[in-house]
Amino acid sequence: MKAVEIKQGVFWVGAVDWAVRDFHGYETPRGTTYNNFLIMDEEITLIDTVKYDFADLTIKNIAGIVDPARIKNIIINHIENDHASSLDRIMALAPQATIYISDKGRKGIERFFDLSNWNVKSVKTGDTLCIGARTLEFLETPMLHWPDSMVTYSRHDRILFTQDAFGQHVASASRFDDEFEKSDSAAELEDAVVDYYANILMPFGQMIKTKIAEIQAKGFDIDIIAPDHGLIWRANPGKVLSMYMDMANGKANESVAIIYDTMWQSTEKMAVPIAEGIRAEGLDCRVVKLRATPMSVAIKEFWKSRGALIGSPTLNNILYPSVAEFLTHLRGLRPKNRIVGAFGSYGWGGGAVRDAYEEFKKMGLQAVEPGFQIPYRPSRADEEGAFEFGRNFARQVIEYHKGF
Ligand SMILES: Cc1cc2nc3c(=O)[nH]c(=O)nc-3n(C[C@H](O)[C@H](O)[C@H](O)COP(=O)(O)O)c2cc1C
Repeated sequence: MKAVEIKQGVFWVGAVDWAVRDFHGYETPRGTTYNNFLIMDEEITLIDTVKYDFADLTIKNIAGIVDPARIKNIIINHIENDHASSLDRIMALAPQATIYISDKGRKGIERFFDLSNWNVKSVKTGDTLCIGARTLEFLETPMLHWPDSMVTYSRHDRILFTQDAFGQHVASASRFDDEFEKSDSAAELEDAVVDYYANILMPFGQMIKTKIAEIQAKGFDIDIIAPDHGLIWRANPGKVLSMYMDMANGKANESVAIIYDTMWQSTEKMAVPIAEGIRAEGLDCRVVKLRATPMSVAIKEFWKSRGALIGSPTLNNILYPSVAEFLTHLRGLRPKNRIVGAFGSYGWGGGAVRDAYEEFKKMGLQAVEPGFQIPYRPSRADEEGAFEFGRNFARQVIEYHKGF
């Protein structure tokens, strides 16, 4: 897609990746974009680059506006491969440019590129760069979501360039939130924000709150939030800020996600009366079979609900592998403010439900015990037991939810 002026003199010069479906293991059913931005001021300034195989596209977009050799400054807000890996291609065209990057970012890109012939300047929170009419200000945001991460603010344009924060994996012909809400829907955009937050930012809620407070304390007036993926927030940047604050503060639906897998359908047959029991208490219930669902979608469904029930058969004394994988993935995301339980079918000694509770303990999640397990196929009586298990779990979710 061609460059788009997002505010006078500030251009989106990124690339749309329509085809990517597996983004470092994260399912991207709509693809994604790699956003980077060119500021046409006395000193022409590029903010971020794009994934290496899209370098030609961003160079073409830049060249449609100005000779890339005239780029004076390159700001790297985040060194992850999808934003910094075409830096060498840009530097080949603008070898005199100076790169502005956080100290940790500098140490990181040394692992990717030979910096000996490049001008590289480390910047920290509060540092500014005057590029003509504009003075850009840097704010480090370590662990949002890498140690090197920072954001750049242009007071002149009232634009906050936020690298991965507030982004979404959405490939679209639309560049802005309002355009996308028209061409697609507000609900789809919100879902993409939740999906991104759940899979990338879930561990960093506390830091998100601190950094949003810092942005407010600095008095950054914001007309536009320009992230490095997906739609640019120009109609309603406050919306994504408040969505982030809500999620960081533990907001979730008063509902339950049943996330399970099965070899011979016994655990699945348990899931149905459990879901009915949850419904009988008036809670919505989402049922997710792991091998039929991409991991990132299962994580998102977990995150959306206040409660989650994990179902697993026992295989060789332990959790079924897809369930173990899900729980390992979830543990890395350090979930909070969720209540959980486990169920499953076994043949002889069992072990899966026990292991699920071990995982819950490692994550520090509140768990409803005991779990519900039955040998082989559920009988009629077991189905009634499963229904009651679901009902009881829903009651506990309702109680727990009152704390939010
Ligand atoms: C290869 C294999 C290994 C199993 N290992 C165990 C085991 O170690 N302990 C146990 O209690 N059950 C074991 N089972 C039995 C299953 O847990 C049992 O068949 C259960 O009902 C399967 O639930 P599902 O229908 O939801 O897959 C094993 C089953 C298979 C196929």
